[in-house]
Amino acid sequence: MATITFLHYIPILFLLWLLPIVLHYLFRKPSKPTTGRLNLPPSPPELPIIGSLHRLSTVAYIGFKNLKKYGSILYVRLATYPVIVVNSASLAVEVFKTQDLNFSWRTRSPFGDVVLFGSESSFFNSPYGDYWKFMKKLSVTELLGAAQIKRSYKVRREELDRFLHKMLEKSEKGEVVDLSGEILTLTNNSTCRMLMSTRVSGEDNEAERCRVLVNDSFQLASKLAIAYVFGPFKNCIIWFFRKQLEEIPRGYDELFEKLLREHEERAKVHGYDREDKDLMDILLKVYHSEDAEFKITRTQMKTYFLDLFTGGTGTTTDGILWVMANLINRPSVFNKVREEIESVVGKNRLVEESDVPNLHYLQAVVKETFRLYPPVPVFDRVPHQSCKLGGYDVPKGMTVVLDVHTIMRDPEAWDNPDEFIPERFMDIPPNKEHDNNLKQTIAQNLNQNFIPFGGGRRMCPGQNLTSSLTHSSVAAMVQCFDWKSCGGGGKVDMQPRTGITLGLAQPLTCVPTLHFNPFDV
Ligand code: HEM
Repeated sequence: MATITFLHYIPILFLLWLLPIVLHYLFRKPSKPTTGRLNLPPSPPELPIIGSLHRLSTVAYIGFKNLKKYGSILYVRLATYPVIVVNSASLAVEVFKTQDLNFSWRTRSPFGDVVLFGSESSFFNSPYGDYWKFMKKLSVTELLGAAQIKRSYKVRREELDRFLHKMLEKSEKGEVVDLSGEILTLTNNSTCRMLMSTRVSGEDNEAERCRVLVNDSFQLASKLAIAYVFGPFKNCIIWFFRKQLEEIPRGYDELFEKLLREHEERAKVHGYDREDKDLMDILLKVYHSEDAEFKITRTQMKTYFLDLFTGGTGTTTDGILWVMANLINRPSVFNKVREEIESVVGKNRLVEESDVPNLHYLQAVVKETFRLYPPVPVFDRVPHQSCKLGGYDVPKGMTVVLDVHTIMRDPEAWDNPDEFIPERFMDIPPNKEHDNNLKQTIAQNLNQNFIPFGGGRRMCPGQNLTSSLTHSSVAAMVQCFDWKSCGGGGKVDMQPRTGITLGLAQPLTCVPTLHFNPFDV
């Protein structure tokens, strides 16, 4: 039998020494910042140690929604991490309009800080400074601007055709389609080709590796988010995942370096300004330019593409699926969308992106879906300076969580807020057709309370791209097929899945029946 020496007791002695410190830390009274005499927002009743962590359900938006009964602005302690939750439309307007500049910062996230290349190099997480301003201008004018979206139309159309051919095959055989998987492939492929001329799903191994890396990073980031709320143990938890934390950034780095090199090689022969240039060509041209207003680094370039890929594909997929789920569950709305398409487009050709401005009801259906089922149901902002919000003090640097899901169902901003009424985005009040001021006020109120893409200067720059993908794919699916859900009673199960983005919990499976074959005219 092994002899027990003093050395064996060292870990126990160490733990005994540590215990009082840990207990003191955990059981101290929940502390609100005490600098000066702060008038912080009210808090919901809290528990020792975890504060309000127990209130958060695994579906992020539900957790925050349940807080609404305690007030429209709250000071909430998630274990050691205090946040302010905003859940009224009028306070959101204050953040996005009145105090937009002060609220143009974000929390440093575990995703940017440790899973990727550091929050500083991420466009999404970067502080409001020269890098962000430069990239924002470039994103809006060139990378994700109207001209580039128009230029990349061919790519989206090819991917949509590929998708429709597959649906045709399925409908001929009467087979079940996993629409969730197929739409994910469609958005992934369209986005990846527009960004860097590579398809994610399918035969391309590199691109498939990118998808897997993104999946792995999201999983790791959600585990690390827990580490962040348990402050003093953060580094221990990070240490526990150290192997993945080395592998994931290295994987991204190798992948993007290879794609960048390939683009640079191609540019030596054909230049960056080709008609089929992608976002990587545009950014590389700026990177190599001597006269650029801001010198971006290679790491920033790589992180920017990751931001776009991670921020744009899952959200767009979820958005399209929520629209389809609502249409399948509401045959009268589905038929009205189809009638509109047929009256605008006729019955001889496939609906095009250029038809969308004339499809007002379709646009209203998409908006109403995004109002009720925002793919990003919560996001954060951080004030650069201490300020007042709703009459309460918000200390500088504190995370302010905007509960978009609750805000877009705020009864003070929306009539019958929980009901699906697309007409609210179209209707002019009866007998008031000529009152332009009233029309303008209604439109203004609708716009400022409609925030699935956020607001102010840090608003989502991918809105136009998402809009093109969503409207054209939904319109084509409605124009070409009838969809029978495989869910109970022929209805799509609208339960949301666990996580911080809002998507359907169950895959949307259905059987398509051909209504119009666009390839047979
Ligand atoms: C249905 C689809 C989408 C939704 C619901 C969505 C939603 C959002 C929201 C709520 C924000 C935070 C805005 C704020 O702080 O005010 C955001 C930011 C952002 N989104 Fe999107 N997004 C979508 C698609 C896309 C796409 C397609 C891209 C690009 C390909 C994209 C790229 C970004 C980026 C880069 C930011 C950070 C902007 C900044 O911090 O300045 N998003 N998005």
